[in-house]
Amino acid sequence: MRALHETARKTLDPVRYDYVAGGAGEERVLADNERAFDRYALLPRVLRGSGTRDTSAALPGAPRTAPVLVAPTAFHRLVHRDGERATARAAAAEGAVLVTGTAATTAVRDVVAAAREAAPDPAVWFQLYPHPRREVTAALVRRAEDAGCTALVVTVDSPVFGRHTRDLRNGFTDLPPGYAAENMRGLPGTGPDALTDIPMSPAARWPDLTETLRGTSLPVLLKGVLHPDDARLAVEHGAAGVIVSNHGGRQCDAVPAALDCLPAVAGAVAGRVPVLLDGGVRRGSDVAVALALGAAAAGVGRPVVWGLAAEGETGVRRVLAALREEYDHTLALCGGRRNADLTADMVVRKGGTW
Ligand SMILES: Cc1cc2nc3c(=O)[nH]c(=O)nc-3n(C[C@H](O)[C@H](O)[C@H](O)COP(=O)(O)O)c2cc1C
Ligand SMILES: CCCCCCC(=O)C(=O)O
Repeated sequence: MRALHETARKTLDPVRYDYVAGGAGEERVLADNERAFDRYALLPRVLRGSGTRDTSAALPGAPRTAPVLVAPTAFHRLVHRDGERATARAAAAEGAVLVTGTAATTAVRDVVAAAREAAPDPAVWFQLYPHPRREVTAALVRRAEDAGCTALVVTVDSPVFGRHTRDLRNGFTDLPPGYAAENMRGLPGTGPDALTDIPMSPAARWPDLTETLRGTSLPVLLKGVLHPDDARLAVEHGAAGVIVSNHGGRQCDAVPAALDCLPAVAGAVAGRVPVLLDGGVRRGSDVAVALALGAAAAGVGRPVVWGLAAEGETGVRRVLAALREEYDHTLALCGGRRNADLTADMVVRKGGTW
């Protein structure tokens, strides 16, 4: 996986590379997301018969899926000409949920169609940036439903854009000519080919979530939850899942590592809905730590984009396959046969006692 990142770094235009690699502020949270995994160690159990393993996870709209999913990342055509279509085919072929998003450079119907080229029944979720104009949000939700998405992911950690230091330095504020957020074409209030901006919604409150939930029959997960009380509120408002995430260190540069927030969120949710995590997941043992600490699945953002940039569909497949195989191997080494066999007592702080 390091090799794919290195190839992507060498081949991508530096401004595009920085857009993907960078984070907010001094990039402290970005660095801490990965470092957090180094603070934990796995404490295997023995003689438990880990011979035949089943690593599938049950998630909303994805009853039997890999425990590693593709987190939503914007603008895939910026790094590879095949863009989100290649990512979709790769995720479907590897049996992983793909979260495509509002800011994709390929329309959601074309993303789902590409996924169906690789697998008959792929799970594609749609990440929604709720728009301040309700009718625009409703139209985006309808597009996702019509395309065949099986869940919605509402990103709630972005009342305003994060200040991405590298983008500000590079003057990267707009997509280059020839690229567009295709889901934003022909929305209410514009002509059929016109593009609507993606502003954030700083005024959004919990009742807006209720309205989104009422407007769809799809399960809705909330992405960007760090506080256990917000996780409780999410469940009380009817969310079908909670994604512990700090947006890969791209929003507030003073929050904890995503992994460090996971145990409290999992405790607050108490098994009522699945809890997922993204941020800093780079190897199969990271997936194992996340699952042991209460996640039902772990998301990866940048590694998938590096795979796409380096080798297109093949590169994304290599990233997902490596994570799956490493995770399966780690599960076996920890004496587990199923994901649920990884429990919180099997994770310790490095250098500490238990
Ligand atoms: C280039 C890039 C674009 C992203 N775009 C979105 C987005 O459009 N919507 C969203 O909810 N999260 C977005 N994210 C955040 C990811 O979904 C995810 O939370 C993060 O990348 C996980 O951290 P990781 O990159 O360390 O795996 C983006 C992240 C990156 C790196
Ligand atoms: C104007 C489009 C907004 C895209 C935001 C993408 C994103 O979330 C990121 O972190 O970058």
